[in-house]
Amino acid sequence: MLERKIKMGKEMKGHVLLLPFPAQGHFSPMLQFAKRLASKGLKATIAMTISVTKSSYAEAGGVQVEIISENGYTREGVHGSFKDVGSRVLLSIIEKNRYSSDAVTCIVYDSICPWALEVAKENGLFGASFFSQSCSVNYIFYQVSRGIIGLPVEETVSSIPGLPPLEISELPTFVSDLEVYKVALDLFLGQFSNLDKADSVVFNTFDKLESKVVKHMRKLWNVLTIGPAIPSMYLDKRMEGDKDYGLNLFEPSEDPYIKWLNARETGSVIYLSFGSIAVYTNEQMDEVANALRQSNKYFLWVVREEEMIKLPKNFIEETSDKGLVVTWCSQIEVLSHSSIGCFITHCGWNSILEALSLGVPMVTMPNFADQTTNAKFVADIWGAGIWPTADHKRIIKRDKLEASIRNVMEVDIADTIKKNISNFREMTRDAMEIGGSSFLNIENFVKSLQVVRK
Ligand SMILES: O=c1ccn([C@@H]2O[C@H](COP(=O)(O)OP(=O)(O)O[C@H]3O[C@H](CO)[C@@H](O)[C@H](O)[C@H]3O)[C@@H](O)[C@H]2O)c(=O)[nH]1
Repeated sequence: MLERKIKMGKEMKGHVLLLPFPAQGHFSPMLQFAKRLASKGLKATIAMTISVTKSSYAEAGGVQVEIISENGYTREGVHGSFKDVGSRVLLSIIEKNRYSSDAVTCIVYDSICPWALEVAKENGLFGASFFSQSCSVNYIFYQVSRGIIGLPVEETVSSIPGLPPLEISELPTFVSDLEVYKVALDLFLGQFSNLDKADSVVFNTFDKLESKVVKHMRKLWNVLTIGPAIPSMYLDKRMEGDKDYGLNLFEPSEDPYIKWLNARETGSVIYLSFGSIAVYTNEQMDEVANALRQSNKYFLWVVREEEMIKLPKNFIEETSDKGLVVTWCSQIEVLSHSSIGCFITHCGWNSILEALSLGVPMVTMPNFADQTTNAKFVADIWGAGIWPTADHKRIIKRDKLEASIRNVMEVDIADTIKKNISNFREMTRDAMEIGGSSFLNIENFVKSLQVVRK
């Protein structure tokens, strides 16, 4: 191990090198964290693949961007090529700055790339693992990784400290469906292979949201909850320039879908998005389309280009007086729009945090990965939405979906959900406010980097 002493003058708080896993849901929260660090006087460099690079991200919010070549990463090669290329890129950035005033002092890496911690430690740097999914989900993975929960799981799991009893269908699918998700399970169990060596373990969540499980995890690692990692503008309407709140580049959008929303009444529109990866069957997409028709409500539906083919024939034309289908939108801007009354979501963790932060009730349609467990929390633990029952083929039928939409938007149950969700909205603000739990954890993270290290 290379021994080196990094001395930082008052003006230099350190240089954090961040390595997100190349997928939208992993990259976005880490970029927000990077912006918060940059706003606190740290130099922040994010190393990312071209596949998640959009022009709007470049140099965003004072964060320097280093590109990892696309050739170095294929989804199939997560274990191989991304590790090799990623390690080389990290090293080259460390070397480039080694003897300058911008010497890298810390690596923040996506928790599913534990090899990056080895790079940090071999170079005498502070290493922080960044988890882009909830504490609850990761505590389940931890229990599996240590053999505390044996696989295959054959009955309801009631023994995890800090978590409610979870039926098999409520566990992450990587744990419940071993045949399909073997590679993914290994990746997520691998998060804990060297975690004991990490200086900080950072989660995109906030204390009050997962208080019980966070308490248990703090017995194991230096857990810092720093979320929700969304632009500050959407949390508290504070504008750019307030340094303590991180940077945001908010400008009211002129996009056609925002203009379309502007013409709709408060709480009248259903927003649907299934994130950047989830793939539903043709049958499920058909059921969703028909639920929308039956509900006769306004809707804005994000359908990724490659999924468009699954929409019923002529659906877009036939519903054009009620709905708008787009291939991508600024979700956070949409969720913060007053016209949105319901979010039909695949339950990606970022989508959940965004909906809670912006106070939008959810109808959950989990697809895979952590989404099933997230749906359980939304519906049964937080009371922030409804998880419609699926049939024996795991399809949520149109009638059930329509009923859930009405329950969330119209009838009595909606009042309870709206009250709960509005409490969460307050809680997210409290967490990120000066003195709030996430605010203080970010401060502590920054302070810990200023300790002179040998
Ligand atoms: O039209 C869209 C659709 C999505 N988003 C944004 O893209 C992100 C999507 O993230 P998430 O909701 O977490 O979904 P995925 O992209 O599916 O995320 C993957 O990564 C997450 C974090 O690890 C996991 O929780 C998910 O299960 C996994 O599918 C969010 O910030 C959305 O606001 C947009 O801006 N516009």
